[in-house]
This record gives sequence, structure tokens and C-alpha cells, in this order.
Amino acid sequence: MIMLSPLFGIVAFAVLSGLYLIRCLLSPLNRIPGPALAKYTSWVLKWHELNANRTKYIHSLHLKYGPVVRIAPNEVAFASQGAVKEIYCSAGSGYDKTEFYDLFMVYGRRTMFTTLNKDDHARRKRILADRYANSNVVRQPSLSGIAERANSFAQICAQSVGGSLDLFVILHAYAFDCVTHHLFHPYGANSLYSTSSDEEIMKEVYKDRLIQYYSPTLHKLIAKVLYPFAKPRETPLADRFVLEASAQQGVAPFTLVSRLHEKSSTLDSLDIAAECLDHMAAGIDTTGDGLCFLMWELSQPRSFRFQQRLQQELLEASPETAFDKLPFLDAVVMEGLRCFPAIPMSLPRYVPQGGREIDGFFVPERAIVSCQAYSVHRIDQAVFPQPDLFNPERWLEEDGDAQRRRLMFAFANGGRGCVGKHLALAEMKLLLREVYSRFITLPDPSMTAEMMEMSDQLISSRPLAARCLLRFSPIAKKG
Ligand code: HEM
Repeated sequence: MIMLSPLFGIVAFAVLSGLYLIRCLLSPLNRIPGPALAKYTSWVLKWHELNANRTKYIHSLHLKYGPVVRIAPNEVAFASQGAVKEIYCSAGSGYDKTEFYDLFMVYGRRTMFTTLNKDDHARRKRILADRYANSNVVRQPSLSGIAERANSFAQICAQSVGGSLDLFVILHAYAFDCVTHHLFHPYGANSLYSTSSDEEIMKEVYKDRLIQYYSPTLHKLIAKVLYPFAKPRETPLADRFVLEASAQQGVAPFTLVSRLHEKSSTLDSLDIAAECLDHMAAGIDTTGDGLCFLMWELSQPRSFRFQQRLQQELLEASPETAFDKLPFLDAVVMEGLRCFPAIPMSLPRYVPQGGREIDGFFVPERAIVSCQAYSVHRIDQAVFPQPDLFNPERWLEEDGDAQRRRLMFAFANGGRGCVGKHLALAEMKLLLREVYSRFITLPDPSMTAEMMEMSDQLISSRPLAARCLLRFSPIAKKG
């Protein structure tokens, strides 16, 4: 009965609050710089997350407090090369992932991306890594499939001459077609040319994941009800597409699904579909938004000379020159990924048992630590002077090249870094080569800088307006 009295409630609340306060005041993280409130609550951080602004908020803290910042009672953000090495590369694949990654579980199964600990991850990676090796990506017919799609993209640009084109949508379509080519050929999508279900699937994947982020509790609740039936959740068209495509026989040997079928003694059909859906989602927003921000920047008057230099390199190169042997194209892509990393935000990990010293600070076990590419690419101004300036030429300087590459974190680092990196780079370079050897791009007058502000999504970032209108005009032929 006493437990029901208001006095008991008040006393219990006071005791629990007192204990919480003592815990906060004794935390070994108190030596780490950061806003005072972060010692007691994670609500400020959550507020910024809900406003799609976590990345910029954390970056502002780095600018104020330095490369090590406490951002919540149990969470610390780092931005140095030493921290990247320790958190993401120590013992090969770095520290274990946090439960944040449960949000990406598909059909109730863990995929390579969602495995939390090293051993589970290594087992899955051993199975499929060879399909993403550069040697597999750049051989035929893997590469010609991407080249064909880049060519289709340029034809769509040509049709838009005299008007404008929404790059945001069409680049997602390109990335969707390319990644599904690599996963399922000949059963990949053709959304660049279809107006129907393929386009809907692609939109579904890049839109609806947001629901999981903003309402994780609701999402978990729904997911729990559906998992036992392995039913599609918020992305029914995408789920159906992947379930069907991943069950097809007669797929090309370079595809991911051909490799997963070889392992059907250890992976059932739902594991295979889950792995494929995960890679499909991982390959759409990232490549699509990365290219979108980059082409927008190249179209600005401030960057126009870089667009011209790129066009010059592309027009002077012989058609036989491989896409990865064009130094200025490479510099443009590197600088694009540095300034506008498609995954600019924190990649959270747990500090292992016994705690670890990171960047000169002891961090106890189970604290959440992370680096975010947006800050890693900007904080060290000795390596990246004028860090907010888009300047591809910095990648052509021999001096400091090794340091710059060491600080590139767009694809993360270590054993859990992006497995699709070579595929993504091929997609980006082939598309830019097609476009900028044929067209000059300019922003549509209706677009504003604000519309292209970075807006955080679940695990990638997109332009705020989810729209990016550019105008294409053909390059005048000489002579
Ligand atoms: C510009 C394009 C891309 C960027 C910037 C990018 C970036 C990243 C980053 C930062 C991670 C680590 C995420 C984390 O630890 O939370 C990652 C992981 C991953 N990415 Fe990408 N990615 C891109 C394109 C792709 C593509 C095209 C695929 C195609 C399949 C892909 C598949 C994956 C997978 C499967 C993982 C999980 C790897 C693992 O856990 O071992 N990504 N990517």
C-alpha cells in the first residue's frame, strides 16, 4: 500500500535522481571536453537527430572543443586519424557495432552489415567479399553493365536539353539499376527507363527507411509482429523484387547472388534475400546522393573552372583510357567524397572489455564511440587547408598525399569499411565521364543553396529539398 502513496513516489524519484546524478558526477568520461549538459543527458543530441542535423551539430562541437568531444553521458565523438585507426581498424575490423544497426535487420535476419561482433561479421564477409573485389567489378560483363547505364543516363540528359532535369531522382534510379545489375544480372532493374514499378521500388527503399529512424520503437514493434511470418515490412515492393530476383537461377557469375547460391548449405533463401536487400539499399542513396551533391557543386560558378578542367581531361583522353586512369576525374571524385561524404555521420561502436585509451583519453568499456566522415575530413587544417572549400586540385599535389588519403573516411575504414567501394567508384567515374565529356551543367535558376543543404537521414545524407534541378547544354564541338 505504501508503494501507492504520493510521498513514496516523491522519495523514490528523489533517490533515483540522486543516484543518477552521482553516477554522472563520477563518470570517467568527465575529463573529456564537451558541453556541460552532455554529462547528464543525451536529449540535446537526440533533438538534433530528430531535426536531421546531428552531423552538423557534432561538427560544431568539434570546432569548439577539438577532435575529442563528449556528446552524451555515455557517448564520445572523435575526429582524428589515430581514433579512426583505433576504433575501426584495431585487430582488423575494430570495435563491435552497437544495437543502432538492428534498425537495418531485414526479414528478421542479420546480414554482413548488421552483424554486431567480429566473428559473425568475418564469417559472412568471407563468403561474399570476392564479388566486390576491384578485379571482379572492372571485368566484363560487370563493368559494361554499368557503362551501359551511364550511357543511358547521358541520353536522358540529352533529352532534357532546353529544360531541366531532377538529378536527385534520376541519380537514385541510376544507382539502383547499377547495384541490382551487380547483385542479380540479368534480373537487375531498369528504372532509368521505366516509369512504373522499378521507380516505385527505388523510391520506397530510399524514402521509407526514415520511418525506422524517427520512430525506432514503433518500427521495432511492427517488425516484431511481422518477423515470425517473414513478411515484407515498410518496403513491400522492394522486398518482393529482391525475394524474386534472389531466387532466380541462371544469374551471371560476377553477381553477388551467384556467390550466395553457392553457399546455400549455410544460408537459407531468406538469408540470401536479406543480404541482397541490404546491399541494394546500401548502394542507392550513397552513390546517388554522393553524385548529386558533387554534380551540383561542379555546376556552381565558384567551381566552374573545375568543371572545365574535367571536360578538358575527358575530351583529350583517348576512348581506350580506362575510367580509373584519369587523374583529374579521380581528384574530382575524391574531393566530392571528402566534402559531401554520402555517409557523413557517426558510425557508432562499443568500447571493448577493459576500456581503451583513445586519443589520449581513457574510455571505459561499453561507452559508445564514433567518428564521422564530415568532421574527419575537415578538422585537421594542416592536411586539408580551407576544409569547406571544394578544391579537387588538392588531390593532385604530391606533398601531403599520404596524410590526405589516410584521413579519407567516406567509405569508413578497416575490415568493416564499405565493401561496395570499388563498385561505387566505378559507377561514379563512368557516369561523370559520360556526362562531362558531352555536357556543361548549370544549376536551374529555381534552385537555391538552402535546397541543397545536407539533411541527415538514417545512415546517409541527402539534399534538404530532395530535389536538384540542373540544366544540361551540349559542349560545342571544335572545328
Ligand atoms: C559513394 C558510395 C558509397 C559510400 C560513401 C559508402 C559508404 C559506406 C560506409 C561509410 C560504410 C560503413 C558503415 C558503417 O560502419 O556503419 C559502408 C558499408 C557498407 N557498404 Fe557502402 N558506401 C557506398 C556505396 C556502396 C555500394 C554501391 C554498395 C553495394 C553493394 C555498398 C555496400 C556496403 C555494405 C554491404 C556495407 C557493410 C560492410 C560491412 O559491414 O562489412 N556501399 N559503406
